[in-house]
Amino acid sequence: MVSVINVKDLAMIYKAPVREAGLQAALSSLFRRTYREIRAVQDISFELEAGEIAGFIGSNGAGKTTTLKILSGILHPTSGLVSVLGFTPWHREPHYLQSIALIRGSQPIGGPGELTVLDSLHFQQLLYEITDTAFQKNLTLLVEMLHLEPLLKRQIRALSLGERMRCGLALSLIYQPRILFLDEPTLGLDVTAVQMMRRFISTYSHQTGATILLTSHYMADVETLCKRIVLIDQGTVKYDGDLEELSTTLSSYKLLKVAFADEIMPLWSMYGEVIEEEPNKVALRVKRSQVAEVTTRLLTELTVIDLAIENPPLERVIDQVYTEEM
Ligand SMILES: Nc1ncnc2c1ncn2[C@@H]1O[C@H](COP(=O)(O)OP(=O)(O)OP(=O)(O)O)[C@@H](O)[C@H]1O
Repeated sequence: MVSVINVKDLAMIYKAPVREAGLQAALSSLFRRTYREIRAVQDISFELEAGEIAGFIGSNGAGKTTTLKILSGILHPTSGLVSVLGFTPWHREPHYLQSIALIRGSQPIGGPGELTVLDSLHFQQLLYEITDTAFQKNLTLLVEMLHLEPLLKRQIRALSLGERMRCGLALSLIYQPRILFLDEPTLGLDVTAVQMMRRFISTYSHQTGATILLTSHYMADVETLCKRIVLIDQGTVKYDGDLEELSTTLSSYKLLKVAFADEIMPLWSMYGEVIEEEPNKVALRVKRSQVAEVTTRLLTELTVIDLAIENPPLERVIDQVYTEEM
């Protein structure tokens, strides 16, 4: 497999001006400024292969946005090597900028409200020097994926927020970038829009072969879209690998969710630790090594209507990475 993103020993130190509160301090800071160093990214290395969708996750302030800004050429790092599609992002070569997109939030379409959506897309065509053939091809794909047909000739100011979001995606992707950096793509969206966004990201990657690095605080986004995760904490990589493997390695327990028809409840502690209990339903925490045996016992000793074996929630697994040594 070919790696399209290579990040090696990346570090970014911000210099942030500091001063005491009050007028006196404000005046003297005009003449003498003091700075504090903020090590946003300390030593990050990872690689991504063409076509991968990887989750780049970490708590607030971990350094995710800073890394994405460096990868998309907005920031020059303090040190380290980055190669994306063979380019050094902060050299900002036009060919590079035409091959990537950084989308922050859901990025609804903006600009003059009098323009129609198609006007805006044509403006983007000029800006990115897209040939008519490529424009038509990409537009057809995006119109189909984002159901844009009824919106193309509408004025931007007359669109609902959800519609502006779909058009904004089309605008960001009309030049068909090969690499997408998505920073919190589902932030602030309602339930339907979240589902739409997740479906779109997955379809877009399948149809175009784009490589996607996405950050999200919603673990459901990560679980739905990413097979691979890069987990960072305080500017350093804590885990890089298969998402499923992380759950298996870190969690020695599984959740058994059982629905049953029996009127008399058994002594659940004989099977596992009760996590949730409702009439005729129970969720049990069971050691991974005992799952097969407990499942067999449940099926023979109870009138089971439904039984599901699940991994513990991803939030809990990730939390364990932060609190325990890997
Ligand atoms: N322009 C800046 N000047 C100084 N410090 C900054 C600047 N931008 C970010 N930082 C600091 O760098 C650290 C990493 O910030 P960054 O935005 O990369 O984190 P993040 O992982 O994206 O966080 P979040 O999930 O909250 O968006 C934080 O401590 C932040 O305060």
